[in-house]
Amino acid sequence: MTADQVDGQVDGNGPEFIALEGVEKVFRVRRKAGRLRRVKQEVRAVDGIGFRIGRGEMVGYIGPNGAGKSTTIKMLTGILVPSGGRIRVAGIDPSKERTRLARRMGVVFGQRTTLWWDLPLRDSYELVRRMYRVPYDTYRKNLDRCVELLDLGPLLDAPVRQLSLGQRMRGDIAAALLHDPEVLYLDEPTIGLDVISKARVREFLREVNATLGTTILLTTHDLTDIEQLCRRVMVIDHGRLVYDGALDGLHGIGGSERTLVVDLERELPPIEGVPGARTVKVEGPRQWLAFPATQSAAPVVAAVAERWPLVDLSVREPDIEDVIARMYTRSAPKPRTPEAR
Ligand SMILES: Nc1ncnc2c1ncn2[C@@H]1O[C@H](COP(=O)(O)OP(=O)(O)OP(=O)(O)O)[C@@H](O)[C@H]1O
Repeated sequence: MTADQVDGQVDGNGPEFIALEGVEKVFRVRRKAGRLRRVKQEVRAVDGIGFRIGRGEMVGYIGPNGAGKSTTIKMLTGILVPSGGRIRVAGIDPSKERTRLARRMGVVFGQRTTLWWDLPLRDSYELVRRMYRVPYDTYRKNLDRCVELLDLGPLLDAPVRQLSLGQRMRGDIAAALLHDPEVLYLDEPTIGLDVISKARVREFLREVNATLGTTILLTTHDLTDIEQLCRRVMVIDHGRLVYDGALDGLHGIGGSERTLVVDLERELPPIEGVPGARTVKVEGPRQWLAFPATQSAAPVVAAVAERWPLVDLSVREPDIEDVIARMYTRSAPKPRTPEAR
């Protein structure tokens, strides 16, 4: 896609809502070199990223610490200006028209609240309403929905500083949605939350995406968020996009394995000679055989059943955490900091 196409096609009315082309962000920092010397260095936080997100999509954006996720989100919201490349959100260049775009987007940073610390939640929302000039009916409708689905009723009169992390996060998500944004960016929305709060937040996001068609881009370190919410996942590592596709597709490129667990009639030596599979664990009569996730289990099962006294079997899918971990290790680190000048 050329730059002109990014400009021309992504006007926010068509199916394409977000478009990035060759986007870069280089930070210039001073680092200590010895006791007194300081040298200038470049940190290439985002290194030529391109993707498109359609209106109404919910996409996961994952990667190890320092990969460039937050920097990408900050560029999408206009907080940071890219060092190179092009970004269009609803046809708008975020860093040039941040205020115009602000009316169409909501942002939640899990590590930071946008609410007023000393004000009751209710007053914070009223301020948001005034800031965005949200018509009263729209505000009421959105607030009622959030209060109901996020169970905020008992919290509305409490000052934000008194809320637990989970309560505050639910409060923040509601604040980001009061002005009917078309796109919602969430940076670690479930970080530090307990299991119940996580489930509630996920259920709410699913509901907002499904019923309002809000486009959602979500960064997280909790892969259950992605498994439960996103059909599409983008993986960033060292500032580069290393995967963009279905969650299931990660198994193929991650070189992951499925496991055939077999119960034999009795304790036997490790199973050998099954094409495409290897025994990875033996515990009494139970044995575990690993085989590539991209292959069918049928020939492995048939080969075992033919030669060993099989009582029972099951197939375990690869653990997505393992797949991602393997992927991060495989993408070799590239030099990020050019020669000090
Ligand atoms: N303002 C800044 N000045 C200098 N370097 C920065 C700045 N912001 C980010 N970086 C660097 O850019 C790189 C990418 O950081 P970023 O916060 O985007 O990563 P991330 O994927 O969000 O990581 P995490 O999962 O830990 O939040 C890191 O090396 C980080 O130290």
